[in-house]
Amino acid sequence: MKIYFAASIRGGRNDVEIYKELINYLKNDHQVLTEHIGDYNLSIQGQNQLKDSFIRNRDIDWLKQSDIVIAEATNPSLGVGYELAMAERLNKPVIVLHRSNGTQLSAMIAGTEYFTKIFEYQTVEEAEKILGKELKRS
Ligand SMILES: O=c1[nH]c(=O)n([C@H]2C[C@H](O)[C@@H](COP(=O)(O)O)O2)cc1CO
Repeated sequence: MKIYFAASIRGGRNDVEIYKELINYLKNDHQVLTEHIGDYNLSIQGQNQLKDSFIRNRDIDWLKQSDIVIAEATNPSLGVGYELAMAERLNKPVIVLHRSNGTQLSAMIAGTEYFTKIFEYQTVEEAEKILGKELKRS
């Protein structure tokens, strides 16, 4: 499957290690279109060698091509929120992962009926198990 993995960039890179592990896990059986999100060298400035309009249009094209959108939404990010709304508009299947470690998921995501697959997790292993199970189903 083609997966659009969404996670924070300019919203903060504290969880980059988790993004990288999840992307590597997904890559075992699937194609991840947005591998750069797990790149340690990608800073909070994002891909600032590219124009913002290029990034936005490229990502929307990838989102359209994808079979499913998987968002790690613990670290709040405007971009991820936008991508999730776009996934809803395009009727894409969506999985939202959120670590239950203090932050609270935005009501605009948790309170949207379209997002039926929101999972709280604590460890990366737990998140991988959730993804493994869910991706077998879709
Ligand atoms: O450089 C970038 N490259 C890129 O692909 N994005 C996309 C993918 C991410 O899922 C999302 C992150 O948004 P934000 O930067 O607002 O945290 O936006 C965002 C940026 C920078 O905003």
